[in-house]
Amino acid sequence: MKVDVLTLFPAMFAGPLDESIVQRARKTGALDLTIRNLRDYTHDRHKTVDDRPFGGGPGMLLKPEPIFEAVEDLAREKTRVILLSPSGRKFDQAIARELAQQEHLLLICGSYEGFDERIREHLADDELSIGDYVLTNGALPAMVIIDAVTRLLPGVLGDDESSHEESFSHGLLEYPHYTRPADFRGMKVPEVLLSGNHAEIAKWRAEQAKLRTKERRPDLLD
Ligand SMILES: Nc1nonc1C(=O)NCc1ccc(Cl)cc1
Repeated sequence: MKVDVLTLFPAMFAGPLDESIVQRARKTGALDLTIRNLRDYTHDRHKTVDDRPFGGGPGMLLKPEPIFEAVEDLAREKTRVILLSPSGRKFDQAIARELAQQEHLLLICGSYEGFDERIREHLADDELSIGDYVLTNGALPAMVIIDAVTRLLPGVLGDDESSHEESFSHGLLEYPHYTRPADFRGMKVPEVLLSGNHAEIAKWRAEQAKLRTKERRPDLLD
């Protein structure tokens, strides 16, 4: 999968995507990621990317020209152009699976007070939010989406790593996990997990996942 990110803050991407699973996916070629500076698509001396809103109001908006020019330069026939902003549909594991099927994603990081509406109307295929809170810009949302999607690409996760995806994809929260020691300062591991009775263990885990989901995320049970 090819992913291009359009951002005003390329330096923010150094680090999280150069480690662990995403780094491995980039090395094997499963993920071809390029972080692109929106200012490279300006032509004035000040590299202007934002301007005041017509009709007044606080803050600045991302101008249409640099973004239209960047998308027209980078997009191909199968590119999915995605705006990142609090106004988007809520990103979740189902959407991560949907995006993992795409050949090319072009993520446009929102910032300031938002985008000129013509970007939404005439350029974007989708708009996603990672949650109902206001961040400084779209860099962290882009990294969250890249992380979640990359893990779903073929060959990226080893067999013993993908268990995490499966359990969450059942739409339930994880059951409790324990490892050695069996008794830590008197805090004991549930007996069933030491019993070797795999049917009982599976039953206990299913019950715990459902109980935990009911307590913390009843919405997932609807
Ligand atoms: N939450 C989020 N999910 O995706 N992106 C965000 C986010 O806060 N982006 C920064 C931002 C904040 C305000 C405006 Cl108007 C536009 C973009």
